[in-house]
Amino acid sequence: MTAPGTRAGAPAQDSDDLDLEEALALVREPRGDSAGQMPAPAPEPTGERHRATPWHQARETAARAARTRPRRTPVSVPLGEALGLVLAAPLDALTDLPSFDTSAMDGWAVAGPGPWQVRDDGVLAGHAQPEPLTDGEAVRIATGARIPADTTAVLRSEHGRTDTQGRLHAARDLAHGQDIRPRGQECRTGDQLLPVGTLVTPAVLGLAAAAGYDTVTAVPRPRVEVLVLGDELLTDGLPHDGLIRDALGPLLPPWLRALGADVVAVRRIGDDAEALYRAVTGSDADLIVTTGGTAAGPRDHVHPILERIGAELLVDGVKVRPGHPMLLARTKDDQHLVGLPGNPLAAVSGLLTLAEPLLRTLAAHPAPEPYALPLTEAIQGHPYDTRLVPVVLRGDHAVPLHYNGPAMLRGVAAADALAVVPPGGARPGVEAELLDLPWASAGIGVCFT
Ligand SMILES: Nc1nc2c(c(=O)[nH]1)N[C@H]1C(S)=C(S)[C@@H](COP(=O)(O)OP(=O)(O)OC[C@H]3O[C@@H](n4cnc5c(N)ncnc54)[C@H](O)[C@@H]3O)O[C@H]1N2
Ligand code: MOO
Repeated sequence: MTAPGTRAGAPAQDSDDLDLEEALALVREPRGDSAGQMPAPAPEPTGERHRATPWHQARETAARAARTRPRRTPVSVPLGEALGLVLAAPLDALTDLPSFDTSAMDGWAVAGPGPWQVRDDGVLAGHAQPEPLTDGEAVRIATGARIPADTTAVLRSEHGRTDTQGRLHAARDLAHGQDIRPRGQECRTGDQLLPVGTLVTPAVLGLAAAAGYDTVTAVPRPRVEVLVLGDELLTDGLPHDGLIRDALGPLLPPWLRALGADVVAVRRIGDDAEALYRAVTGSDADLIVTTGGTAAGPRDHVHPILERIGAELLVDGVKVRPGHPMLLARTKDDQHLVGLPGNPLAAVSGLLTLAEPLLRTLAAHPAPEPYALPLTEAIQGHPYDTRLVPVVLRGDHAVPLHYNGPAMLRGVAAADALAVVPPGGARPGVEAELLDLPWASAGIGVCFT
């Protein structure tokens, strides 16, 4: 989509930036003076291209875009499909828990002080209400079984022994009510167990089931449609004759799901402006994600289509490398579009910069706690843009990876996180803010199926 030769006519500043990006991807040693200092950030040019949004601000704009759109209606979701969602209604107990007086141990239900005469029958979990006990009587009982009426305690099997006459004796003192879980010990019907906004974890699913729920009321997953642009893309086999494999078709859907989205469609649009127009105007997704076509080449159709449909550009370029041509637009009152650059690592950068905060906010997930780790080696900075650089985490340090150029996935495929490198770069030992990659953080929302 960026036509051959378009860079030749680009302003000198652009080609310098691109050369720097490509060089940074391959060069091991950072540039710096002999004392190991990073060069001071260059003063920022004032040209049109540098009206791009600063990186942190772009993320805030994306989160705000999700907050200010009309609220999505909560949905009722079967427990088996609710993991990673956020509760849109409080989880109020539908029953007392336990819902009946229950034995906490295997042993005997006893009435009054011992020794006790042991009844012939026994009481198992899940069975009908047992006969009441009379004073001086005991009955075999299993953990979780209903306590017979007039039981005063449960004697654990390891603490009781029967004599030759078949009478049961306690080997130690037995307190009144011992090892009986009384009805309502954990909650009464109507008690609030969890508030709105709780992340549905496996433990929440268990609690909901215990409290009588078959479904929970949750914030729906944001519905996302992916539009892959580019005539040069192959879906299988080896690259040939100037055609390359589509790396983003396989990468984006599972990554978007890991960010909490429901990926409703992936469409291949080629470089066909009309097809892109139809796909965008025909979509009812909460978020459309396009790949490629964000730059200014003759086949870069994203900007013209957004203009044609009267979309509002909220972010048009971000001061981040790679990925600076990324964009965010409001296409309808209740729909946004994130335009990811075609270069694969640039697309990942756009995904984490714009799509992640927007999807997280739509899904009502809390923002991850920011964290930073010291770098084991220096990272060369961009003169005036933030850089996102793949790193692996080793102990309490972040190790920068190479092969981090805009067109490369080799670094990020081995990475645990992306380091956020401010303009001017970072020296060894300096703490860099880190963005965890979903497979490394293994959050509950993570689902790569
Ligand atoms: N004159 C200028 N040219 C370019 C600029 C610029 O500022 N001025 N920025 C460059 C940067 S930085 C990027 S990033 C790209 C963004 O371009 P597009 O979003 O228009 O993307 P394309 O031109 O379609 O593709 C760029 C590159 O990526 C390859 N690509 C595209 N889709 C895929 C895919 N699904 N899987 C794998 N690779 C893909 C495509 O073949 C190109 O090689 O623009 C620069 N140009
Ligand atoms: O540097 Mo572009 O922004 O290759 O992604």
